[in-house]
Amino acid sequence: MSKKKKDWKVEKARLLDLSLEERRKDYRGNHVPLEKIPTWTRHDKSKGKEGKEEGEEPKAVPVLLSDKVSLYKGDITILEVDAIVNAANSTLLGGGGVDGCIHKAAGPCLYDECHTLNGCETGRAKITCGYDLPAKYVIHTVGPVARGHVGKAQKELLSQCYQNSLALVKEHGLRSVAFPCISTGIYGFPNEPAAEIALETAKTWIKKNVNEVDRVVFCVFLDTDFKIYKEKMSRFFPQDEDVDEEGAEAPAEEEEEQEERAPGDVAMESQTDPFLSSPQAEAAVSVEDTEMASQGYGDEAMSQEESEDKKDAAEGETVPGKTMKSEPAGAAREDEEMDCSEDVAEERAIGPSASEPEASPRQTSCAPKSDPADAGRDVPDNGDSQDDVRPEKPNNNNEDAVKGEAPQSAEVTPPTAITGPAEETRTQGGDSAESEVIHCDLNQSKDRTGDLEEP
Ligand SMILES: NC(=O)c1ccc[n+]([C@H]2O[C@H](COP(=O)([O-])OP(=O)(O)OC[C@H]3O[C@@H](n4cnc5c(N)ncnc54)[C@H](O)[C@@H]3O)[C@@H](O)[C@H]2O)c1
Repeated sequence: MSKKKKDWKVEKARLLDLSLEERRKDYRGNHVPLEKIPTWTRHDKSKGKEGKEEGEEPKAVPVLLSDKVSLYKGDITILEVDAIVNAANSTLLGGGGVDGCIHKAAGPCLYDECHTLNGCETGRAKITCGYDLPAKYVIHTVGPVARGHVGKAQKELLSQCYQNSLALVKEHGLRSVAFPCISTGIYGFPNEPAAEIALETAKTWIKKNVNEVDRVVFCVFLDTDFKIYKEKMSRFFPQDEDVDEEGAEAPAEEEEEQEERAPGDVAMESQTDPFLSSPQAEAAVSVEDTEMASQGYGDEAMSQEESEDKKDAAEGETVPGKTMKSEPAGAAREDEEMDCSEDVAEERAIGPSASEPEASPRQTSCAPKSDPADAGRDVPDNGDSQDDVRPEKPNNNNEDAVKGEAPQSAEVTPPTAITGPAEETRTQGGDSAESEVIHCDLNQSKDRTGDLEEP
């Protein structure tokens, strides 16, 4: 007998009403609780030994920026944080890469709720319930497509993805969020400049909202990104930089000037999403595609998506000034287009590691169809896999975003995060811990390491 399909609204209300202990009973697989993801701070052991003068008032421990961030390498779908960010496409109806994994791990209710959001424009963010994920929420954002050309507009739009996602974290009173490397997979944003934008945007936001968030986790998946982030994290989040209160957020009244937003939609100036506005997109999806999409992403629909993506990229859909109804702030002119070296290195999905946690990892059913390391694997030149789909254009009747308490984690899995550059790392509990790397059998995604030449 087939399982009765849940109503996403009923399921969302039920989940939001559960305590963390109750939610954990529903988890389908492994999870990593936040307290097992060490912060980037490198506690200098000597600090703990400073003697206190007799009667001396205990010094207030300054809040370090590096206490607010973590670097984690592995599958974002098992992180038990308040929200994970999805690198989605403009339909918000699933696809491949991290988008495909999140949808498959969250279950069909995620697709059903996304279907009511009426898509999402590049640079913007929308929030849904996390459903079967350990994360309470999913924040969906659409990064810029940057295959081969990255201009000021793409860089600004990528920054807006992080800004708008963090704005939703604040708006919904969430305390922890995990970001994948947005746009660096099939959308082709070079890994290194993307990391700069991610870290810079997050740092600026945290300094202005120091009391609004406890942790921002940068969740990398590829070795290349891990190396890039590990090198940059110490520069952006040095272990001796206090959070500077002077950078506090603008007074509330200034925020009132911002445009009225649809619930769960944090809008900023950004390009009109070519997919939502192009007639081809309207025709792009049949009901049959929708059925396949909700069942698990049909290949023919993906080839439609792929041809759409390729067409967008070819026609410069993301090139500033050509297709946008509203130019994003600081949109680059045509002549500011910068080529980035397409030094594309194919990275394998992170295979099983010796330190794999005891429990069988979450069945994300994202196992690659074939091992990318196999000789002669036909990988499309832009990294498109055959999983992305653009099912039917969604309708628009979502009342509001989700609200509620974040879950707590019940079982504890070995720490799998990467901590600061210290040889010996410390968990939040203070004892040293080997940082381990979990494996995730997921779609490999192309990895670009091109650099942007400044004009
Ligand atoms: N990569 C693919 O094979 C593929 C195919 C079709 C669509 N998509 C997706 O790609 C478009 C967005 O492009 P994008 O470059 O922003 O996203 P992306 O292609 O998913 O890549 C973003 C980053 O996420 C990484 N990643 C993949 N799986 C996981 C995971 N489980 N946990 C953490 N990180 C992970 C991936 O290695 C890359 O660094 C959307 O259409 C979306 O549906 C991806």
